Amino acid sequence: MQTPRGLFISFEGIDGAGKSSHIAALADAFRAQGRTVTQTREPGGTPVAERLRELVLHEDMDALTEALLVFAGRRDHLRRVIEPALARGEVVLCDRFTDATFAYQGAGRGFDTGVLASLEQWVQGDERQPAGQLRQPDMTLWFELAPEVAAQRLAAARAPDRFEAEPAAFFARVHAGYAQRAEAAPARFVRIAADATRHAVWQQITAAMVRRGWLAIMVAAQAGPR
Ligand SMILES: Nc1ncnc2c1ncn2[C@@H]1O[C@H](COP(=O)(O)OP(=O)(O)OP(=O)(O)O)[C@@H](O)[C@H]1O
Ligand SMILES: Cc1cn([C@H]2C[C@H](O)[C@@H](COP(=O)(O)O)O2)c(=O)[nH]c1=O
Repeated sequence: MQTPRGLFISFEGIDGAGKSSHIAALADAFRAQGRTVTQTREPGGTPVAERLRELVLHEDMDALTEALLVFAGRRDHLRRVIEPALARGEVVLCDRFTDATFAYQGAGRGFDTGVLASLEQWVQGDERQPAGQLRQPDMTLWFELAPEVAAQRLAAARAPDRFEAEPAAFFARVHAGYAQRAEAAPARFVRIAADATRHAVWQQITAAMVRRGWLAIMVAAQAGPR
């Protein structure tokens, strides 16, 4: 049997936008269709990158240090998990990728996006990519939610990490950073109106998958967040 083409789908949004339960549901839907799914996250996804995640989420550091650590983790994650899974024809569902670095370290912290673009070239543009191309997701689902609504959801959910403890103004900048990334890559980004019921959010996600021919309508209709 022919190996299916690997699919790389990332999920983005400010903290509390509601990505997590939908990633698990989408993984189930792809599996129901016979695909092998690698469900992963950033920062993290490998033993090395998970250790870096602990540092980034809980230790005090400046924006350059944050950027270097998230890109170091990404490099390991790409080499050990994402690229091999795509080469095997799997579906890779990744909770955040490089758009988060531009949104959080770039727009949120005000760090130089030119430096981030250089790091992106080093990490995502190695010998395995066609000349001049960077590894990027095939699709990025951007869960768009007003920062104040996300803050209310998070307040009820868990103790905040370093990012979640940031003030509303930080998340307004992160939100604007995502909007800029979406505008720059309209073919890759799909905006998900996340201020809706879980069911309505799920319908937007599956509609995007069906439009691309990645998910059958029947499978999409039968699956959903638990
Ligand atoms: N559509 C929704 N309506 C209301 N509450 C929701 C909705 N989706 C998720 N939530 C709740 O909001 C909180 C944050 O959701 P979740 O953890 O899925 O967000 P997230 O985007 O994965 O956040 P983070 O990136 O910070 O991990 C949870 O308590 C979750 O139950
Ligand atoms: C990839 C990436 C992530 N971050 C931030 C964004 C979030 O606040 C945390 C991850 O927490 P989550 O609950 O798993 O969403 O890390 C970042 O600042 N830069 C990045 O590149």
